Order: sequence, then C-alpha cells, then structure tokens
Amino acid sequence: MSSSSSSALLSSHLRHLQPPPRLFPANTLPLPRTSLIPPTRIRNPTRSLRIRSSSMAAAATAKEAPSAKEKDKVSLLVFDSEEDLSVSLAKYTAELSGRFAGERGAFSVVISGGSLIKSLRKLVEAPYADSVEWGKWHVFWVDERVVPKDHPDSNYKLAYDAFLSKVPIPPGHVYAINDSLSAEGAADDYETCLKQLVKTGTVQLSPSTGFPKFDLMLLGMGPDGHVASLFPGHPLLQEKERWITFIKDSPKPPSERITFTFPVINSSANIALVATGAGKAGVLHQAFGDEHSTSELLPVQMVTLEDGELTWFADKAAASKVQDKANL
Ligand SMILES: O=C(O)[C@H](O)[C@@H](O)[C@H](O)[C@H](O)COP(=O)(O)O
Repeated sequence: MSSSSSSALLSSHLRHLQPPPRLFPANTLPLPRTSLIPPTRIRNPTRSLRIRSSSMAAAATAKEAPSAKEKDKVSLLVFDSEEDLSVSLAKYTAELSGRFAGERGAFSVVISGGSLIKSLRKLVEAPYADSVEWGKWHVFWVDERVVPKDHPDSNYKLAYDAFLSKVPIPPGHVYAINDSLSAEGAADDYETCLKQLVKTGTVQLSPSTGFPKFDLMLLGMGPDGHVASLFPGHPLLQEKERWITFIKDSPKPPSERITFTFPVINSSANIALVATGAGKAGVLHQAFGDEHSTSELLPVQMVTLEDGELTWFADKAAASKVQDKANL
C-alpha cells in the first residue's frame, strides 16, 4: 500500500481518536491493507481492556488515572485478511528476533498450539527463512498436551511439521516436554529445565516479578477466551507460585496438559495475541469492552503485562464487534 492511501485509511479510522495510536514505526512495520484501531490501555488491570477514545480520556477521573502498575502497552492491529495478518506477524517476529539476538545473543520464543501455527507460515518463507538468526532462537511451548511427540494432538508435532522442521533452529534449542512422564512429572520437569536456562542466562528473569521473562510469546486464544491451557473459571487461573503447572480436566481435549502460569505469561517482554475468524469476535468484544462486568474475567483478560508490550493481531472477522464500537 502506498503511504498516501495508508494515511487516508488511518485518518478515516482515527477521526475521533486522540492521542494517535502507538504503532510500530511505519518504516519498521508496514502493514499492508491494514485497518487500524486505536491503542488500548489497561486502565485497571483487574478489569477488562478498554479502547481509549478522546471522549473516554476526557471523562477519566483522577480515581481512574492509570497507576504505575498499569503502564504496560497494549495495541490492537486489525487486518483485512488472515493472509495480511500472517505477513505482518512474520515481520514483527523477525524484527524482535533481530533485536534480541543482537542485544543479548539469544531469542527466547514461546509458542502455543492451535491456528497460531498456521499464521506463522510466512516466517519460514523468503526473506525470513534466510535472514533470521535461527541459531539464536530458543523455542518453548506455553502449553502442551500430555501425549507422545508424534501424536496428532501434540503441539510439538504441529509446530514441528509446519514450522520448526523448515528452519535451522538447533534441536537442542527446542524445548519439548518429556513425553514419557505423567502430567505432574512433565510440569515439574519443564519448570526444572526453565530454572536451569534462567541460571545460564538463556532465559532472562524479570527483576520486578522474579519469574522468567521471555522475549516473545506468540499466543492463540480460544473462542471461550482461554489462553495457554488456562480455561475460564478454572482454579489454575489463580496460581501465583508455580512457573509451570498441569491440568487433568481440560475442557478442550485432550484433558491432560501442562501450561505456563499467569505470573510467567505476564512477565513477558512481548506478547503477540493472535485471533482470527468470526468465532473469536465475541471474546474480543468482551476483552476490549468498557462495560463493567460483574462476572469473572476471562483468561485472555488476565493477560496484563508487568513491564512489556502486548500486541493483538486480529483479522476483520475476529475484530468485527470491536470495530463497530470503535467506529461509532
Ligand atoms: O494446546 C492448545 O489447545 C493450544 O495451545 C490452545 O491454547 C490454543 O492456542 C487455543 O485454543 C487457540 O486455538 P485456535 O487458534 O485453534 O482456536
């Protein structure tokens, strides 16, 4: 898209909206045929995400002013199609890879299962297949099903077949679960492995939370608002101590899984939350709504970074109900 048509698109979406959105600089993240919704801020981490418009900002009272803890940055990028989303997600990921590999000689990346893996397809194509420093990548799973690695339900297999087998990440940098253990054992084993990697500096530790701080988490979200294997209403949402835990009653099959906990997820330096398809529209609407809900927060609403940047990548179908609201 030319810069003039891009600005026309932006200005039509931003007519009522101040301040201007926090975006990746145009020269680092061109967003072809991209619609844009203004940045969101978590104004109260115990409440839902909110779109900030000029009128809402003016209405904010001192009581509602963001506290120091709410200074994390949240953006929502909306794409005309999943194809456009995948192009931009690849560029975003490659740029973070370049930054962290350059700054600290390693790039710790956490992936989920689900449709996210398909949306990462552009990353294994030109120019990234050759330009990304794959040797510096360290790959982890935010959740994994307790099945053998060659099982059709395995998140490792999903990622390996579509992504990891196509790029030269050293096999020793790919941290799959030990599939010979029980769910409890696999969670303990994964946490022990992470502790070792924190000691060696492969994974950083957040000085503010004391939990590991991954450079990037690439996460999907279920139509019920779950992230990782943290499901609505489940007691695991309240886990405050463990880095990795297990679930044996997952409402999404298979029932036995291990999962990162919220303290680890929320210590990340960057999270990309990817949502595509109309099946996610209701949850996005709820996540970005400004209604005061008395019901429990959805897991996805509990993704509130301590000191990092959360970027939502949504296609038009997933963001349809949020867009209606933003364009009012
Ligand atoms: O193991 C899993 O089940 C996944 O890691 C899971 O957390 C996934 O990311 C979401 O369910 C979204 O999946 P979809 O994008 O396919 O809806």
